[in-house]
Amino acid sequence: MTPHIDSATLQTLLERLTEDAARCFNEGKVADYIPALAKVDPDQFGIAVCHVDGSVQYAGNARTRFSIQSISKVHALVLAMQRLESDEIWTRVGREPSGQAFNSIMQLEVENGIPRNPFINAGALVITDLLVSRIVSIQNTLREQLRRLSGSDDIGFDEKVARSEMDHKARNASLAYLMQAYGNVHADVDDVLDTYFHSCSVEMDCVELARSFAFLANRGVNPLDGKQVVTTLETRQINALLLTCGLYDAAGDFAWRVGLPGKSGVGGGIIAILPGQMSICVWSPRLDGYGNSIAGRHALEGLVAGMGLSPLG
Ligand SMILES: NC(=O)CC[C@H](N)C(=O)O
Repeated sequence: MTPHIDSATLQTLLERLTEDAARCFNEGKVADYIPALAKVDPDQFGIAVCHVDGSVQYAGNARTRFSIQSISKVHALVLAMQRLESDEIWTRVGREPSGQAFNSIMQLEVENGIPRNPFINAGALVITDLLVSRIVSIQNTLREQLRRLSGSDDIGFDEKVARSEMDHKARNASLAYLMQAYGNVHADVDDVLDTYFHSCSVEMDCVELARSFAFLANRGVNPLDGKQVVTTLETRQINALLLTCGLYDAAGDFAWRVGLPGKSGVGGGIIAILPGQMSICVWSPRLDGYGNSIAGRHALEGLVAGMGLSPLG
């Protein structure tokens, strides 16, 4: 890989991408299947990068908090990998792209209640079940982890979003009950759902999210405090999963266009990792049919092209 882009050039690029993002404001729509999310102003865009030395650069609405939604599935997996033996996790959930929507139920029955990967809803519900069964206060543990990783000690849950998801839980509840029938969810289903919805409801901004993922660009070490979050091997494994499974049934197209490990959420956030260099967070609430931010994906394409840096050559 070529050397690091200098910070003034990068700042100009971030500002140009922010201006360009407004061109996507006539496409797509905010997630409205969770009513509390439908209230967000759709025409916003933020972008932040966190370098492996912990410094950040950002532009646009990068300091506006939003619902991180499925991005929290990565943090949940990290908590599980920190606490459980590898077998305990990977006998319960796979490591293959699903090629199906993030909340699809189809494959689950055909594949005996074992979700394809931890980044689709069914997979995250299994990870949550593992955590609920092992950690007394999983919500506090997740919140503390996010505060430590991002350096912001007021990160918390949006109770309205969590409640709204519980009020519209039918599909996620179906996934959880089906897996319970196959013996792959052990805890009380409502406990699992409540914990999962709270994880999705966490509110963070682009700067905080970029910081919270810097360890994945930095061989598992959080640059803010120098602590090893996961091993170097686990870092590579998580990045591999992000590249193949992080954007659901659009993961292949995202890898083609952007070429970075990434994870999206229906709040409009996408995080991406440039190993050895930086973590990136973009946010813009209008989504495409896969549940991924339209302006966010465009900006990541533009960022990679503008920097001329890619781990894939
Ligand atoms: N892709 C997402 O961000 C989905 C998360 C959302 N809370 C859900 O369960 O449907």
